[in-house]
Amino acid sequence: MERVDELIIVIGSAQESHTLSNPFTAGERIEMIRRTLEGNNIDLSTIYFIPIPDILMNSVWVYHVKSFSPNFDLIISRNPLVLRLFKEAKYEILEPPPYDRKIYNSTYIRRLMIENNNEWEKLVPTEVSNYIHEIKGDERLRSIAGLS
Ligand SMILES: Nc1ncnc2c1ncn2[C@@H]1O[C@H](COP(=O)(O)OP(=O)(O)OP(=O)(O)O)[C@@H](O)[C@H]1O
Ligand SMILES: NC(=O)c1ccc[n+]([C@@H]2O[C@H](COP(=O)(O)O)[C@@H](O)[C@H]2O)c1
Repeated sequence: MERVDELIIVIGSAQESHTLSNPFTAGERIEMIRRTLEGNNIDLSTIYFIPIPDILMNSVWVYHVKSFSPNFDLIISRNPLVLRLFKEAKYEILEPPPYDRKIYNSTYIRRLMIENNNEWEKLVPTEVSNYIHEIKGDERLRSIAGLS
């Protein structure tokens, strides 16, 4: 928000939920991010959330994103495929540095949840752990994994 006037947060793979890699619906993911921003007193009036389902053709994904989103001129991401596709489409890119990626890593956090190890709670914002408990998201993940 220090660098941009308005921020569009794209919720990717929006069609997915209740899977091991994407246990939460796009709406639940929006709720997590909104609550975290609100909890950190970040003004939400210039932040938009756009859920975007995946498509089978990477070569036209940038156009797909554009068709769901208000206009934008800077891409902020660390996902290699996202960076590649937007670079090819000549967009300006901002790649934030990794922050202790060994533990702040979704695959690791989901594994802790599946193992019923409460250490995951320390790796997400308090607003997110509270919300996941509220919707029994950790139980959902264990049941998808066939463990409860
Ligand atoms: N600690 C971090 N520092 C910087 N960027 C991060 C960090 N954690 C995640 N990211 C970036 O945020 C995005 C989401 O990462 P995240 O680990 O949540 O899920 P993911 O890339 O879908 O991986 P996974 O396959 O583990 O779910 C990625 O583009 C990633 O590079
Ligand atoms: N062909 C496609 O649908 C396509 C291409 C590139 C990225 N994506 C999506 O962009 C998102 C990138 O997410 P992360 O930044 O969390 O890694 C993912 O949801 C991914 O599925 C989709």
